[in-house]
This record gives sequence, C-alpha cells and structure tokens, in this order.
Amino acid sequence: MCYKSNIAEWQFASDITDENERLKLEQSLVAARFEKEAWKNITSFNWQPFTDPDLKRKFKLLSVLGPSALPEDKLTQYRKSIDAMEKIYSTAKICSFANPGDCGMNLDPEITEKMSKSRNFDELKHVWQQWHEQSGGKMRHHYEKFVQLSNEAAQMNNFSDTGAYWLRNYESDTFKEDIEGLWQTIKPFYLQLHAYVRAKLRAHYGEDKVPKDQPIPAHLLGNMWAQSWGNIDDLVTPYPGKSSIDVTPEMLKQGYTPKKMFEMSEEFFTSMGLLPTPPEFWSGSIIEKLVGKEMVCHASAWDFCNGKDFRIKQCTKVNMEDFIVVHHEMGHIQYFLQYKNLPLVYREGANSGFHEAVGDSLALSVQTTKHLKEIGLLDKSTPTDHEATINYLLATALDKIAFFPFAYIMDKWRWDVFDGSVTSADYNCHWWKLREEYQGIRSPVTRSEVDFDPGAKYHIAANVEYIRYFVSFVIQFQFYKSLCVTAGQYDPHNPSQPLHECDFYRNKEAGAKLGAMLAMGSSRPWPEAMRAVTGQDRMDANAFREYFKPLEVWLIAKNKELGEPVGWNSGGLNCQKNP
Ligand SMILES: O=C(CCC(O)(O)[C@H](Cc1ccccc1)NC(=O)c1ccccc1)N[C@@H](Cc1ccccc1)C(=O)O
Ligand SMILES: [Zn+2]
Repeated sequence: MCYKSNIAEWQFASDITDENERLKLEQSLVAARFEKEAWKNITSFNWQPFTDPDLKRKFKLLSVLGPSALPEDKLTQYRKSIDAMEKIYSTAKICSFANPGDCGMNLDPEITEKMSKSRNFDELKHVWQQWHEQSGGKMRHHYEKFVQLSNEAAQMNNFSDTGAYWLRNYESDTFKEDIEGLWQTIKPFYLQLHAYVRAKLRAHYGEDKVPKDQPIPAHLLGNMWAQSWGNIDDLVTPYPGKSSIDVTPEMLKQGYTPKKMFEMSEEFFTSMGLLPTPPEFWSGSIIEKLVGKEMVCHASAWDFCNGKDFRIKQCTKVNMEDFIVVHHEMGHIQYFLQYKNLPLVYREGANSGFHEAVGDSLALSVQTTKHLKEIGLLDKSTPTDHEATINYLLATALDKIAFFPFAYIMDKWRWDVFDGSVTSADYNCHWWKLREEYQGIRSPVTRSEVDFDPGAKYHIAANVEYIRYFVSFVIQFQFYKSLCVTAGQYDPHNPSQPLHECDFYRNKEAGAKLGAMLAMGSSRPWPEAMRAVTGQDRMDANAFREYFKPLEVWLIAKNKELGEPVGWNSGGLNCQKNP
C-alpha cells in the first residue's frame, strides 16, 4: 500500500470527476515508469544466492513488479477498467420503494440504512435487486477486460494467474489448504448459527418466505451482501430485553459525532501506550461524507510514505457498527505509524491479514460490556448473567461467524475465474453456486448471466483481495487472547473470568507487545510476527472457539429444542445459464 498511495489517487477517491480520473491515470503511468526502472535495476543482480537474509528478503519483495509490467497501452486499459468499475460502484443510485419518485438513494448511507433497518420482505427485495442491477449489473464487460489484462500481468511476473500472484503475500505453499482446514473447523458452528437464524427469520417472515430446509433468502440478513448479520440482532436475540451491544441509541443520545468517535478510538490506542496520530492526520482525513460531491465512501486508510501524512477517508455514521469500523481503520493507521521508519519495502503488514486484524483485535475489547460501561455507553446496572452472556456472544457471532463463508467465497470465486476454471459465461451462476454451498443463502430473485452480482461488492469492483479478512477474523482472536493474558485479564488455566469479557484498555504491557510486532512491518516472514504476539507461529481457530464456547453449547441445544434442521438442501439454484 505504501509506494502506491498518492495524492492523485486521494483526489479521485474523494472527488470523483473526469478530470481527477484523468490525473489519477496519468499519475499511475508515471509511477509505473519509475517502478519499471527500479525493477530492472533490482533484477539485474543475481540476488538468489545472497546469504544475508535481510538483503535477500528486500530483493525478493522488490523483484515482483506487478501490473506495471504491462506495456503502457495495456496498463492504461487495465487501470481504466478498474477505475470505471469503482466509479460505477461509488456513484450508483436507486429509486426508493416507498416513494418511487425518489431516485437518489446511494449505497452510503440510504441503501445501507434500509438493508439494516427495514423488516419488509418486499421493500428489502426491491432495494437488493435495484442495487445489484445498478452496480454489478453495469460492470460485466469491464470485469471481463480486467481479468484478461490482470492475468497477462501476472504471467509477465512469472505467476500462473492473478490468484497465484495474490497468494505470494502469504509466503506459504500450504496456504489454501490451511484456509480450507480453518473453514472445516469453523463450519459446524456456522451451520448451527445459520439454522438458528433461519428459524428466527421464519418466525418473523413466515414459512412460505423462509422455508425450513432451504437456504436463507439473501436480502433478509441486515446487510447487502449477507456478510455480517449483526443488524438483525433484534429479530434473533435469545433473551429479549436483556443487554444488547448495540449502543447506537445511547451514542445518539449523548450527541456523539464522527470526530468524537475517532478521538475515542485514538484514546483507546494511546491508553495502551501505542502511538498517537500526528496533526496531519486530523487536517488531511475526510471522516464524513462530503456534500455536493461524488466520492468513494467505502472506508480506507492511506499512508503517503513520507512518515507524516496518514489519512482515513470514511463516510462515518453515528452508530455502533461505524464505531467498530473507526477502530478497524485506526488499526491501519497504527500499523503505518509503527513501521514508518522502516525501508519503504518493509512498510506493509506481516501479511495482508495482519493489517486487517489490528483494529478489530482492539475492537473486541472496546465492545465488551465492561468497556462500554467504563466509557458510559452502557448503564452500570446492565446485567452480566448467563442470559446476558448468551445475548452478547450471539450478537458478536452474527458478525464474526457469519463472515467466514462470505470471505472465503469472495476469493474462491476469483481464484476460479483467474485460473480459468470458470469462464465469463458462468460468472454469475458460479457465484450463486458458491453462495448456496458455503453461505446457505439464495438470491431473492431469479438470476442469470445477464447479471453480474459479484460486482455489487466493493472489493470485486475495486479489485481488492479479500482472503485477508478471512485470515484477520481468525488471527484477531489469537491476538485478542494473547493481549488479554498479557494484561492479566484472562488466565487460560482458570477461565473463571471468561475470555469474551476481557478489556485491556490502558494496559501498557499489552500495548508494548502489540506495538513491537507492528514495528516489524513486513521485515520478517509473518510466522515470526505471529510468534512475537502469541508465541505460536501459525493461524489457529482455537482462540476463536474458546471465545464462543458458551454459545456453541447453547446453540446446539436450542436448535434441537426448536426442531430446526441443520443445513439446507441445495439444487434449487435459481440462476439460469441462458435466460
Ligand atoms: O473493506 C473493509 C474496510 C476497508 C479497509 O480498511 O479494509 C480498506 C479496503 C481498501 C480500500 C481501498 C483500497 C484497498 C483496500 N483497506 C485499507 O484501507 C488498507 C488496506 C491495506 C493496508 C492499509 C489500509 N472491510 C471489509 C471486511 C470487514 C472487516 C471488518 C469488519 C466488517 C467487515 C468489508 O467491509 O467487507
Ligand atoms: Zn481494513
């Protein structure tokens, strides 16, 4: 991310105009010429036999040029296809269901709000279908062009295809097997959660809308992509009326602003002795949607590689979901700050999953009942008995467990497309085959190859790799558990104090341990960075299982009590190859 972020990119992302798009393209061609020159120099050395491990690692990391290897005309086409898709995604609008004359609904905030709050089956279906049509539906030919050029670039870099080029980041011959192994460990738990949520959705929408042993209709989960289900906690919470981690009403009541949310997040980091943001961060960042401009609202953190200029661009809404996103983005900034004195080549995460896990690991502490009481967002009298615990763990599971199959198929689909096992004739039906097989969800309306539903998700349109989030959702529980042990907030041999209530706020030892790992950047293979925090050198789902243990037992019993079958019949794939 470091040598890639530049001002022209920022300008386009924060003000989508033809002029800014042209300048961004011009900048990227200038950067490509420089990168190509540097690459010729680097690869003119016979560096493989080098013995100094650090020097050899620098050459290894710099010896991969990436898409800049393409000749300028093809690089221009490559950039134009991605920029076109990102522009379509970020400016797409739909008409309202209730007032068909209002056709100015953007994904952020109007459509997202509807998907989160509406409990009207037909309104949700309308919003879901219109968004998929106005975003992905308009990208198909751009994506086909992108795939072809991206694979050409990958092959020029001596990779079989773009998927292989992406996976180099994880420096492991068994990475795909490791991911599959982690999925097999988590899958039984996901099936239980899926069964329970389907039962609760049936209770609300009726048997005909949510049939017993079928996949769940994709538009009912509180999120456009059914990737996190936290927004339907009100429909599924086991013990209504007990505590809920959704402290949005209290945030609004206390007059929270986006600025205050960022300041509170920064204070959590500095309370652990981690680094504060510099003045440039506050003057350069955009933390609210700009009025009267088209901008890329999907959140992002930017490192301008000069050791001073670090920014976040986020169309922040005052709610709990965005409070967590603020911490996610501030986690990226903390990594930038910690490795800012390393050589440019090392100013990256130990792997891309590490970069995604920093903020989320701290957010697990922030969202605890204990911490929310400490900062005055939860009443001190809020119960923390067994029922409150089940409510809390279920609400967290709706975001953290539901996410795994989604993250997996986001790149499974692309790996299949890049390695050619899926051609553009099958793009959309393959997507829905994976969506049913792994997530157990189904499109609410019949699909065909006229549609291009993967493009309805930012990371496909903007060409951002996604398995990093699967990795993050595993390792963030490893980091959280280790920091809890370091902070004396959890004793694995005496789980009297359950893991999920640990809050390492203000703990300097935990901060020092995390900071030391972040300061390594990508200077060492990621297992060494993992060992620096957890003592282990591998991804391990056990911390995740330990965290949710009380819920797993409860869910299995509950599904039996409800007589809810676990799993679903596939086969009714409602995607027509030739409409
Ligand atoms: O996409 C994001 C958050 C945005 C980001 O911080 O990961 C952002 C994505 C992005 C945007 C533009 C270009 C490249 C990537 N990533 C960064 O800003 C970033 C990435 C690498 C290093 C430093 C910063 N989260 C994912 C997954 C997720 C994560 C956590 C909770 C919920 C959901 C999503 O929303 O589907
Ligand atoms: Zn991120």
